[in-house]
Amino acid sequence: MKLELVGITKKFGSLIANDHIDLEVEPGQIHALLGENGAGKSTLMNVLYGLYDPDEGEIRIDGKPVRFNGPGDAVAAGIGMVHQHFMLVPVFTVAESVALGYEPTHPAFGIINVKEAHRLVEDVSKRFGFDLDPKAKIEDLTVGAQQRVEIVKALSRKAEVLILDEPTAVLTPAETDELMAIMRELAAAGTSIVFITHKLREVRAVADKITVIRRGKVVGEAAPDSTEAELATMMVGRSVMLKVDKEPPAPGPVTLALQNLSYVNDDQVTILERINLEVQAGEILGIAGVQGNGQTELTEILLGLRQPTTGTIELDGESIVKHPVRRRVDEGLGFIPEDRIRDGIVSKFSVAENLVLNQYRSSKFSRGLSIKPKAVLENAETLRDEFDIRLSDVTNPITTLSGGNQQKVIVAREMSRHLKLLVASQPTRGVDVGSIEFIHNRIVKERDTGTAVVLVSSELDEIQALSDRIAVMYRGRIVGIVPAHTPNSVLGLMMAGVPMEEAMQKEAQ
Ligand SMILES: Nc1ncnc2c1ncn2[C@@H]1O[C@H](COP(=O)(O)OP(=O)(O)OP(=O)(O)O)[C@@H](O)[C@H]1O
Repeated sequence: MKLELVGITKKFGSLIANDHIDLEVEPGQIHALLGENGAGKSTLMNVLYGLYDPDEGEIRIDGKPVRFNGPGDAVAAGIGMVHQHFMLVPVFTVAESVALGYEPTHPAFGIINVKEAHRLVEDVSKRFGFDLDPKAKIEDLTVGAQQRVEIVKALSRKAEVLILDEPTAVLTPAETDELMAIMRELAAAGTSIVFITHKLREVRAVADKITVIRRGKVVGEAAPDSTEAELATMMVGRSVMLKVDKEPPAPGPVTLALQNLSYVNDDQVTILERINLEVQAGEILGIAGVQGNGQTELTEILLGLRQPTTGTIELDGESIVKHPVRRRVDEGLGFIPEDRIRDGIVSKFSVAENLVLNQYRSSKFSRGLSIKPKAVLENAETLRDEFDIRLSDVTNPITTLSGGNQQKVIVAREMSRHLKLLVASQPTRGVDVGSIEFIHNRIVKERDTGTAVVLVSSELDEIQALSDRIAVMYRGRIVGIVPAHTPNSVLGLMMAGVPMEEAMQKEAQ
């Protein structure tokens, strides 16, 4: 099916999120939408999926105008969307989830039974190379597999156009490769895909056509064989440094020391095993590893969201293991969480309020029990300008910001005060290339003022670009700590559990 968006305009108050956007998607095409944070990509997709009514413009399918009064209409017209935050029920099986995917309230669908869904999952898995067991429980699946369930759900509703809004943000590199292979298979079978991502190498790897949006307008089309630098320039409107420029570190005394730290979860599974780590003031320690090897729990233990089962945590020589989160924050710990919606923001608060969550009790922002509104507002406006947070008004709810701009709010808040220790987990997730450059430079600057930085990232490029030393985690243990210039191949072997010496020997052969 051929899809056309013609002159789509969508306003939020005085903000024009989409300004007369034209977009054509041919059958079987992988069409990448590229644009900075807040450019209007998600808004456009929400219009296409019937979630927003456009103020102007129309959607055409095979040349005929259509009107969607909600996602049910879009689905009936053959449009499917896989959201970043899946809405699957943990205790259901894969087949049950797919069966549930039908919208029984809509006349276009009957409810299919679980048996049919079971067959469908098997068929789709075989046809497109999905690795999905219809009987598996959702809660036992990796994020990548859960995403495949969402894709099967969309296909089971006969989607001919599939919208993937930043599908790789939550995937491991291996899962990303699998998803890209699946996208190619789907496109070869005639499904069109609208693909949103900030990762330029993915765009280069799969896109047949690339449309670039800036501040709500289409600025042009980029050739699929454009270099990353060319794509970045077109997106941001200036040239972007894709490499981090930094001086060698000047490490000071040990800021963070972990000794024999172990963590056994409620199901008696050992998640962290005898972690010993030291991070000095003025250095960035990167933690590399395939997601799910204990990194998340480690960062949560550092902040105080979880208690270790055994072991000690010292900050500047003082044990903080018994200190609650609030106290650790007051003691100079900054935290950029991997799950920004759950741990990073308070959804019902404004942008300005979210920007002082870690400091609202300080005399700068409050007097006794009352907040100083002017100071909170001024702080927000300063950080907005400094961190280039794109928004219309700092008093608006944080949920009206685009995903990448919400991330920038968290980064700005955590870096707006003097820190002893910064724990940054996936700090540039969902952030555009221009802002990645900025955030990377800020992290280096933070280091250079003497902060100890623990960086967790599933992007090996990011770990290598920023770290002074790299600790590799595998199944809850530190496999080894290596210098930043360690080759990718050695890191890759260590991430698969190969001990450091052995990995280095293999590399030397
Ligand atoms: N419900 C809303 N109310 C007010 N403004 C909104 C709302 N939703 C989006 N916006 C604004 O519309 C603009 C476009 O946002 P959108 O989410 O479409 O950007 P995006 O290109 O998807 O960005 P990102 O790459 O960060 O996800 C932003 O300025 C955003 O703040």
